[in-house]
Order: sequence, then structure tokens, then C-alpha cells
Amino acid sequence: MKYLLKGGMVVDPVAETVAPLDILVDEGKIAAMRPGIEDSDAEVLVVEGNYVFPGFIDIHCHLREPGEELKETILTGTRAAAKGGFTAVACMGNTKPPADNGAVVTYIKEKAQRTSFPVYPIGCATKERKGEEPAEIGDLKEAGVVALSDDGDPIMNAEVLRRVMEYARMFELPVISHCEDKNLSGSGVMHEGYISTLLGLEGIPAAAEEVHVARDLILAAMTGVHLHVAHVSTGGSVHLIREAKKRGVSVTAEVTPHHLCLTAEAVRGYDTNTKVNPPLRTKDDIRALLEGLKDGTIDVIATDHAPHRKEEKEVEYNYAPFGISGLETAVPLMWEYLVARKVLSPVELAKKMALNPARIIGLPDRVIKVGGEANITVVDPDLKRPVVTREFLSLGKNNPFEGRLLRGWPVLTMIRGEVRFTWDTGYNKQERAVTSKSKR
Ligand SMILES: NC(=O)N[C@@H](CC(=O)O)C(=O)O
Ligand SMILES: [Zn+2]
Ligand SMILES: [Zn+2]
Repeated sequence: MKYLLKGGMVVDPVAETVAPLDILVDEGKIAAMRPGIEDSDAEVLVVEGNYVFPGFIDIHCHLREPGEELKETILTGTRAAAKGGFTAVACMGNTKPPADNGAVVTYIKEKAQRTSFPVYPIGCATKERKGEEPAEIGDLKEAGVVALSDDGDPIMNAEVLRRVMEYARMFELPVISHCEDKNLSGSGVMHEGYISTLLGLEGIPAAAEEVHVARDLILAAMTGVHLHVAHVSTGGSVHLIREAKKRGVSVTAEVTPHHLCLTAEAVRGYDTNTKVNPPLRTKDDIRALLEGLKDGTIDVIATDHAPHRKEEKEVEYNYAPFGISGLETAVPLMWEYLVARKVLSPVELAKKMALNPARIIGLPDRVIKVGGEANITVVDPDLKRPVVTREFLSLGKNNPFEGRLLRGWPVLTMIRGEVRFTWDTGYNKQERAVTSKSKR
């Protein structure tokens, strides 16, 4: 199938440019890119007034398969990803059974193959995610994992983490840390501060994260592994990572949309959809996270998509599981709160959601170029609509942004030259066609 994307503003995160260019896609590849392309054989996709990005990649999501298919499956999760504007995802290994061996990783890859959506599994760092001894890292590497992580839980024993890092370095895999000192976080359910006291809920102090960020940076420097810090939520963590980068430690970091857009204030109504790990923090933390994004301390925006069943979240705050279903709101949240408000430029967004994620998991640079694979995310900066969780393709409707009016939705997702989502032909009925945009 041949496609001609006409009239879009093409964002290049490597050249750091935004240019009005037409793009001809043929047999999965970019066949031409320049203004004024005509081709009578190609299906024309009018993307006038839209931004055309190299396909976004989410390097932190939970697809729940195998074992928790009532929360999500690889099929539903990847459909949600495509609708959310993502063209590839890396999924965490806290499945049941956990992805701590090659067989489970192979199972995930085979399931993913059937969806034809690019899924890059992350293997567990330790056996059964217990934090007691390193997993079979050679076996995981051979099965094709792109990183190692016990996400969901930290590795509390620093000596075990040291050995994981040494093996990971040998096998050239990054280690992704979920930074949480379990003794400090205890049975906390939200950020420790004024609001937790007011609500009578147990708190998780910022230090629970920061103690582990400091420790993991020290061990990364010692072992020479590449450390990627997952879901950074506090100003103190940003500071520690910034200093480590200055010293030359091989470290990258990510932040989630929810940690950038919500504070502990959101917990006031006891909405369990605001219960997430790490917890929603303070305005000062958000300010520091944004500074970190701007100055390059934080390299990536990742969703930490953590779907749960409705019944599991419909309980008292203390008993609900941690997690937010985030694949279908990440792009419009980042557009509304960062790009539209000029905190990040479209080029910077392309770095945080396409280029840097690709580099961290060892994929080729994510740029749209002639001869390259056609992975494309089109965002309509003017499309304004509310978040409607019941329309999610994800089985997880646990999202605290319900009803929020956002502008800047993904309207077309192309993977290896195939249109996987458009606003009109989406898996559920949507009101508007990309191709009819010029007639509006
Ligand atoms: N983020 C969450 O609140 N939950 C994640 C685990 C994790 O990312 O630590 C989950 O798997 O549900
Ligand atoms: Zn985590
Ligand atoms: Zn996670």
C-alpha cells in the first residue's frame, strides 16, 4: 500500500527542525520527502495543520500478559498504544509468571507477533522478581529482551543489584530501576505531607525514592552499567541525576505524564485512580521535573501504563492497587500541558517520546528519512476533546483525567508503512477523519 501524507509539519529530533513536507510511503518505507509530491497511485492522507512525528515509543508499560489477562492483554494493550499515538512499546516483566526466563519472553514475543505491533520485552533483573539472586540474564538476552528491571518492586539488597548490574553490563543491557526504599515507603498509599495527614492516609516520603536513586547512581558508576531511572517523581531525584550526569555516570531517566500534571491535591476526593507508585507529589516537584525535562536531565516521557480491573479499584483507598492506565492520554496531556503552553517545543517532544526512548532500548534513531522504516505519529494540535475512559481500548479504565478537556490528540498512527489508527477508522467509532480535515 502506498500512502501520501500531504501538508503536514514534519518534526525531526536529530536535525532539530520542523518543516512543511509531503511524505510518500511505499512498501513500509519512506520513498520520498519534499514539498509538493504528487502520486496518483497513492492514497492521500491530508494532514494539513498537523505535526508529523517520528513514531512515538513508550519504554515503560505493563501489558499484563501472561497471567493477568483480565487487566490487559498484549492485543488490547497494543491497540490502546496505537490509538494513543505509539508505534512501539517496551513492556515490563512483572507478569504472572514473571519474565525472568527466556521461555516467558519468547511467549510474549510470539503473542506480540500476532498483533503485528512492535513489542520489546523487558526481562526481570532477579529470579521471580524476589531481589535475591540475578535472573538468567544470558538466557533473557538471547530471547531478545531490551533491558532488565524488577519494576513494581525495587531490588532492596544492594549486593544483588551490584551483581545484576555487572551481568547486565557484560550483556550490554540497561538496568531500569524502580527506586523505592520499601522500609521508608512502608504501607504508605500517597505522598507524605500535609494532605496525607489531612486525609488520614499513610504517606510515602520523597526520601523513599531518593535514597534508592542515590544508591543506584553510586552502583551504576561503580559497575559501568547503563542505568535508566523509571518514573522519577521528586525534585531531589532530579537533582541527584543531574549531578551524576555531570560526573559522567551513564544514566538516563523518565517521567510520566501523571507526575507532570497532577499533585497530591488530586487524592483529596479519595479517587483510587489517583493511587499510583511512586505517588503524585507536590507543585515544587513538578517544577523540578519540568526543569529536568528542559535541561536534559530527564530524557524520556513514558506512560508507566498500569491497567487494573474496575472492581480492584472500586475499594477503599488503602486497598486499591497502585497504577494508572495511561497509554491513551499521554500524548494529549503532554500537548496540552507542555507543548501548547510552550514548556516543550515539538522538537523537544520528539526527543522525549521518540528519539531518546529508541536510543535507550537500542533501536535505530527515530527520525523520518528517505529509505527509513515508515513509523509515524500525527498529532492534531487543534483537536480538542475530553478524556472519556469508557472509550479506552485498554481494558484498564483506571485513569484520573476523566472528563478533562485536552487539545493535541494523535490522529494517525503508522507502523512500518501500515495505517494502524486514524481518527475515523479507529477501533471504536470516532467523529472525524484525518482525510477530511481540509474540508472542515
Ligand atoms: N506504577 C504503578 O503504580 N504500578 C505498576 C508497577 C510499577 O510501575 O511500579 C503496576 O504494575 O501496576
Ligand atoms: Zn515502578
Ligand atoms: Zn511500571
